[in-house]
Amino acid sequence: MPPSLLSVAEAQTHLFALGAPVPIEVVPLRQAAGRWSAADVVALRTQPTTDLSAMDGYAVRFDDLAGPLTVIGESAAGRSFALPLAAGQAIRIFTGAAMPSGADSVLVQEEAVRDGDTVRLSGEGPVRGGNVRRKGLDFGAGETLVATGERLTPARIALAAIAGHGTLAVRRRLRIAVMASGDELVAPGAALTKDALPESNGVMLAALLADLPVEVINLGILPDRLDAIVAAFAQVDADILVTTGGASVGDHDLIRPALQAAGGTLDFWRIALRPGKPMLAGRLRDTVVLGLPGNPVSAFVTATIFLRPLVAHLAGAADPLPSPRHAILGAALPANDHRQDYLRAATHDGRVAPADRQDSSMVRTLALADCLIVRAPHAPPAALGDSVEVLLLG
Ligand SMILES: Nc1nc2c(c(=O)[nH]1)N[C@H]1C(S)=C(S)[C@@H](COP(=O)(O)OP(=O)(O)OC[C@H]3O[C@@H](n4cnc5c(N)ncnc54)[C@H](O)[C@@H]3O)O[C@H]1N2
Ligand code: MOO
Repeated sequence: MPPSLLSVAEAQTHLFALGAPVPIEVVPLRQAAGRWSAADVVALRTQPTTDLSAMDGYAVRFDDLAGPLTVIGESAAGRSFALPLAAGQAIRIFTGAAMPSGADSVLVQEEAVRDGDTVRLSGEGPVRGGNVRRKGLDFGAGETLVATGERLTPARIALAAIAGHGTLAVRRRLRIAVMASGDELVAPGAALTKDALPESNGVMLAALLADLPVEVINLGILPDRLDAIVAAFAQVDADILVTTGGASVGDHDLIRPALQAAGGTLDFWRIALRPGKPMLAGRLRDTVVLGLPGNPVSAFVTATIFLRPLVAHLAGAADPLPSPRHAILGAALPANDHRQDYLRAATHDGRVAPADRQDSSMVRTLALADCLIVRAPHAPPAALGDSVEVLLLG
């Protein structure tokens, strides 16, 4: 590998070192979804707090099932029956209601015949202890349910609620400024001249960030002029500044010089990666700067493997990197060179095959892909039917 190129893993390590997780705030559960927990979520209660019926029917003593049984009261969810059950007695009970003391099983109503205050078994009946949810079945008070740094998924939000929490400690939302650069670019949908190109990276990045706890600040399109880019950099007030375009070596590639002219520092530039080699990263005051290449697919891939993980890292994720999966190849692959490759691929009949052309300008091929095949530097040829690493695309 040419010595100036960082590996993808090295670049991720450098990037994470550029910023620490943002401050913690305590928010209501409804605002915590999709963030990362900033503290261990410990159960404040036992669930269930007592033995509960899992079915509508009759709470009974298993040894009395032969019956007939006298129904002496009712236990509903939220209105339990206070008295203990004596021999030969049953209690009408509903799903989620507390079991009366003395009862050990629930006879479902479909297997019972009721006649006034008497109930009789008409089917097979429960096993001993059947249809009862034991105290602490789900969790006990004091147990850690979500560890610091885990994502607050919908299920974990529900878990926190049922464990007694109304609020959770999370990292505050990140502010992410996004800026495109290039004289050829015009806003999507705007009138086009002969040399113009619709700007697609800004909306793509906003969509890629939509499920993350961020506020996206759209700085629009900047011309290929150093003074304009430096002036825009001077105004930035964000945790992350993402630029696209102007990252390479051409005369109009101005992001690196602009970063330095604005008083920022460059940490690294160029990665052994395809697509996305010219990506750069640095700092500008309190802002982490990520300069993505302009080619739309290069911007997409670098946003997937650097920007999203950076957001997760600054938002307090314990495990910020995307999780690769394994897939079976539906086509042979040649040996790889020194750059880690991310091939747009689609799944057919359970097998993944890369698109024939991997030009980093081709957005339609990206839209047709459902995963990226990850090829390590110098990977040997792979045969049809081999297992490969993939990143699934949403
Ligand atoms: N002599 C060399 N030339 C290039 C190299 C190199 O190493 N030596 N690297 C190539 C690679 S790899 C990439 S990737 C590109 C990326 O360069 P830039 O980041 O400077 O991107 P631009 O030149 O500004 O644009 C590239 C391409 O993408 C279009 N573009 C830019 N921004 C957007 C946007 N927001 N929405 C849609 N399309 C955009 C732009 O019009 C260009 O066609 O450099 C290679 N060159
Ligand atoms: O790396 Mo560039 O991103 O190959 O097109």
